[in-house]
Amino acid sequence: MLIDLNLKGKQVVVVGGGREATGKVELLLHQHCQVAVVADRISDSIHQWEREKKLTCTTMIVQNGDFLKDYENLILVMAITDSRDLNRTLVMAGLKLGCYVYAVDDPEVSDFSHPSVIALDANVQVAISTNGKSPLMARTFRQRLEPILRQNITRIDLLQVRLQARMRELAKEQLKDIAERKKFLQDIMVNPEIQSFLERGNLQEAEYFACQQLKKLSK
Ligand SMILES: C[C@@]1(CC(=O)O)C2=NC(=C\c3[nH]c(c(CCC(=O)O)c3CC(=O)O)Cc3[nH]c(c(CC(=O)O)c3CCC(=O)O)/C=C3\N/C(=C\2)[C@@H](CCC(=O)O)[C@]3(C)CC(=O)O)/[C@H]1CCC(=O)O
Ligand SMILES: NC(=O)c1ccc[n+]([C@@H]2O[C@H](COP(=O)([O-])OP(=O)(O)OC[C@H]3O[C@@H](n4cnc5c(N)ncnc54)[C@H](O)[C@@H]3O)[C@@H](O)[C@H]2O)c1
Repeated sequence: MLIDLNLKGKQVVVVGGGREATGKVELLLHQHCQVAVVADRISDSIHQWEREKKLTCTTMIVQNGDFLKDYENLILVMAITDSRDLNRTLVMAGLKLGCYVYAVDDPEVSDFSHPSVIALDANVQVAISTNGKSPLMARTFRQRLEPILRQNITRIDLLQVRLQARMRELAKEQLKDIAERKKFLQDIMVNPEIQSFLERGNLQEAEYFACQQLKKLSK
């Protein structure tokens, strides 16, 4: 099952600081969570993020998962070392603490896996999974699909998503009936004036126009 994890405000510990850990840490940085990296070798990129105060690093040789107890609000343990035994030990320790767990070399014991992701912008992502059968093919599909998606989901569509997000919040406050809210959002989506504001990249004007429409309905 593909799900979108909400890690906002939570603590995540990543054990490992190599190539695989660096890729996963980069994804975590977009999740508004606290990231702690623990490893005896830590990549330059991770050190750079530490200097930018985006995460914390601890350089040490990990023998077991005892140190995990020291983290408050810990929700996720990611075991991303090149030692299969250590990854397993960390997964067991994480489970004992009631955390979600992930081992880079063991989909069987992990609570989730990573699909191949096409991020069209900060809001819209397309994920491709082969259910663990072939990561290489997931990557190949991503490379094949990315140009097609970028052709079909335009800059205007992505602006429409941002407009919809804003208007949806306001509609939830101001229109009591769900059917009425849905109709309002659909009307905005196809409204020619709004389209033309978005074509010119003018999200502010589009929002102002949509607010006027909402005002008429909520009277
Ligand atoms: C999609 C992607 C996302 C990402 O990692 O962010 C991803 N793997 C990618 C690439 C890739 N990984 C590997 C190769 C070498 C060729 C090959 O093995 O096929 C390549 C290809 C390459 O590097 O080009 C090796 C590998 N992968 C796993 C193991 C462990 C194992 O299977 O036991 C081993 C070691 C196997 C061994 O020891 O031989 C396991 C997993 N890898 C997954 C995801 C999850 C399933 C997702 C799915 O199938 O849909 C899953 C189950 C768990 C997880 O990692 O979350 C990313 C492409 C990103 C992109 O470019 O778009
Ligand atoms: N899921 C995937 O898509 C995928 C893809 C490629 C490889 N892998 C697996 O991921 C593993 C890691 O790959 P990598 O390229 O990141 O390796 P790497 O050698 O670049 O990094 C290994 C990291 O583990 C740390 N480490 C190992 N033992 C430690 C210990 N006792 N205490 C603290 N830190 C320790 C090292 O300091 C280093 O930071 C591989 O062994 C392979 O099994 C998975």
